[in-house]
Amino acid sequence: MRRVDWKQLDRSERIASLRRPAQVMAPETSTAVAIILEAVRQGGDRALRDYTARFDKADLDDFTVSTSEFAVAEAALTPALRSAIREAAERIRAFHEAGMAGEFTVATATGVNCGRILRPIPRVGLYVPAGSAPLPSTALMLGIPAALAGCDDIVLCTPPRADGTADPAVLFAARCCGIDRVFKLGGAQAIAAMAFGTQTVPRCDKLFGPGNAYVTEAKRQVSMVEGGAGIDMPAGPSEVLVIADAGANPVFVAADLLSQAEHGADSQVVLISDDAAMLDAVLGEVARQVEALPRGEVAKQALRASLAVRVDSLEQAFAISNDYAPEHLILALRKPRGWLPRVRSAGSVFLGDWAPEALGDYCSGTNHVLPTSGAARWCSGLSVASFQTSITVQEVAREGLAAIGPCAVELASAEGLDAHRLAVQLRLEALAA
Ligand SMILES: NC(=O)c1ccc[n+]([C@@H]2O[C@H](COP(=O)([O-])OP(=O)(O)OC[C@H]3O[C@@H](n4cnc5c(N)ncnc54)[C@H](O)[C@@H]3O)[C@@H](O)[C@H]2O)c1
Ligand SMILES: N[C@H](CO)Cc1c[nH]c[nH+]1
Ligand SMILES: [Zn+2]
Repeated sequence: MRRVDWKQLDRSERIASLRRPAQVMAPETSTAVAIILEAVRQGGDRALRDYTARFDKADLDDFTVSTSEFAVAEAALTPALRSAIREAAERIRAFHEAGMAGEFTVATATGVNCGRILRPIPRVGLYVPAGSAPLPSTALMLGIPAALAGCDDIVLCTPPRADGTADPAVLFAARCCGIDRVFKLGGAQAIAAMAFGTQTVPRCDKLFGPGNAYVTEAKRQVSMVEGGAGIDMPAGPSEVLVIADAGANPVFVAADLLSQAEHGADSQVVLISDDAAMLDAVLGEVARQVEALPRGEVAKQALRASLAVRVDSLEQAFAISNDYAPEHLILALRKPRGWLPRVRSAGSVFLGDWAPEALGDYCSGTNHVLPTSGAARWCSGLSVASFQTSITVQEVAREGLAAIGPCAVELASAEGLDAHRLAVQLRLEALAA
């Protein structure tokens, strides 16, 4: 991790120091993804087979996960893992159910009732990463809100292993959410298949889920072309920002930083402290703990593009964090809730020494599909609402039109839109007759 003193950096150095690694490699990724999307759009299943052989080293005639594959997968898991997946699912369901938006109606004038109704998005496509580590928890984070929203068709893609099978825990988690349309497809080709449809994979209205830079870029591109699909958010390489004061536990903080660094070489972790001794202690711990990690080499690559920042005050730490808009924000502070009002932009916040980010990844109940690359400035993590459309409804009685019609007539006249004015005026005249 590069160590910097914030007050020694000029404006451009500050911006450069906090640039995400995935953003730096964007142009090449973008071109590679555009080629894959077009090939799948034109070639359908044939192109999927070619890319699956090339990127996932799996030769597959049929990408569909069969009923017997689900059964084999369930049997392959230990009872402890099956029950952990079920336990996490229960808590995630409880949290998402509690946060469901409701329908409402309000009288905005006498005789004018305006309301909101909610409808599930009919066909949704979920992407569960499995490139460097299969993520069954992500199947729960996507599948549970989709099921609570009541989506008619839920399709799930996850990369195959080289032997042509899908990760058994991902399949079991999908089944726990009631999902049985699973395809063994990964990367940009999976996103293309769900956005455009192929002979095997149905076309979906909206795509959800995290992934590496290829997946994230593919989602961005399909959301912008005619005949593509809507997307949830840019949920790319994981990141965490920790604000630690002098009283934080350096062993815990280092473990939290490494827990996101181990996701991928393009992950980024940031530590900010107003205490120089704390920065030293955490960096020492990171160097020690990383050596014992099975994914230590991946984490070390991520650490190269990561930063430890010395600030003069915790207020300055929050200003940096709000500009960076991290996916995860850990407040390793004394009385952390007191600092919460300072948080303006973050995907999910973890308060205090006993809330490791890994709990949010798995089983506290909140969703771990969160905006990355600074997108937390303008969008939020997944929820049931992400799988619904909200439709507004207005019901206007005769006295309602009489009450608010003149307002519309005035505004239509000001805009010079005479047909608008007449649509209201003619009714007002009919009422007066
Ligand atoms: N933001 C979030 O909410 C969130 C949640 C979970 C995971 N994540 C992130 O998801 C990512 C998962 O990435 P992953 O790589 O492990 O799995 P992945 O499933 O996203 O990607 C694997 C796929 O990438 C494709 N690919 C690999 N190399 C390629 C190349 N050179 N050209 C074209 N395509 C290529 C392959 O098709 C492969 O199937 C991690 O970066 C992790 O940090 C983010
Ligand atoms: N930290 C990742 C992005 O929020 C999610 C995850 C899944 N498994 C472990 N971690
Ligand atoms: Zn994680």
